[in-house]
Amino acid sequence: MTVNTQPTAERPDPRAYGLPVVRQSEIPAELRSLVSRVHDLIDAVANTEADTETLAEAARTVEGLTAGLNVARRQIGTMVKRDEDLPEEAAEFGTITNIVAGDTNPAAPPLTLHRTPEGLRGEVTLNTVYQGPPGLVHGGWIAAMLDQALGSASSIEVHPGLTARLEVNYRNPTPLFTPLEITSRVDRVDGRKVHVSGEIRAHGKVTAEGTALMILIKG
Ligand SMILES: CCCCCCCCCCCC(=O)SCCNC(=O)CCNC(=O)[C@H](O)C(C)(C)COP(=O)(O)OP(=O)(O)OC[C@H]1O[C@@H](n2cnc3c(N)ncnc32)[C@H](O)[C@@H]1OP(=O)(O)O
Repeated sequence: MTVNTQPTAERPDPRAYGLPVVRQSEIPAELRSLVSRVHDLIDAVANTEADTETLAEAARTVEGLTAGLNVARRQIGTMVKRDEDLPEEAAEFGTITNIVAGDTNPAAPPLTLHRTPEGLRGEVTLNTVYQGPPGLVHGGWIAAMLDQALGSASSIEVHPGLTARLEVNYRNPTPLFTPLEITSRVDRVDGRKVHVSGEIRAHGKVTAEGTALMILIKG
C-alpha cells in the first residue's frame, strides 16, 4: 500500500485513560544525564572483574543512591509526548520507561525512530548488556526491537495498537558493537487490524525480519 506519512488527525489522548503525560522537553537535563550514566553503569557491572572490596563499596553506594531516588516515583504508565512541533491533536505518545525506547529507562538502548518516505527508520548500536550468543544480540531482544518498530509504524502512521501476533525470521547473526539499521512500515489496514513489517540490518545485510498484526486500541 501507499504509506501514509502524514500523522493521523485524531489520536487517543493518554490522559483520557488516566495516564499522566510528560512533555519530552520537560525531562530535566540532569535526569537525562543520570540515565546515560546508569546505562554505562549497567554495562560496567555486567562486565567488571574488579576486586571484592571495590565491588562491596560499589554495592553500598548504589544501594544508597537507589533509596534516594525512590523517595519520588512516577505513576506506572506515565507517557511522554514526542514531536512537539506537531499540532496537539497529532501528538505522538510513548511510555516513558519503555524497555526499548523509553527516555528515562537506563536499560533501554534507547531506540529512536524517525519518519521516512517509506515508513520509520532508526539506528542503534548494542553492547554486551544485550548479548545472547557470544558477540551477538539476544534473539528475544531482536524480537523486542522489531515489536517496537512495527508497533510504532502502526501508532505513527495509523493509530496506536497492541501486538496480537509477531513473527520473526532470524536470517543472519545480529552483531554487537555494530550500527544496526531498523526499518518498519504499514503494509495493510483492515478495520482495527493493521499488518506491519520491518527489518534489522547490519552493514546493509538483513539479519532479522518481522511481520506483525497490530489491533488498534479503541477510542
Ligand atoms: C493512549 C495511548 C496508548 C498507546 C499504547 C501503545 C502501545 C504500543 C506497544 C508496542 C507493542 C507491544 O508491545 S503490545 C504488548 C504485547 N501485546 C499484548 O499484550 C496484547 C495482548 N492481547 C490483547 O490484549 C487482545 O487479544 C487484543 C487487544 C490484541 C485484541 O483484543 P480485542 O481488542 O478484544 O479485539 P478482538 O475483538 O479480539 O479482535 C479484533 C479483530 O482482530 C482479530 N484478532 C485478534 N487477535 C488476533 C490474532 N492473534 N491473530 C489473528 N487475528 C486476531 C479478531 O479476529 C478480530 O477480527 P474481526 O472479527 O474484526 O475480523
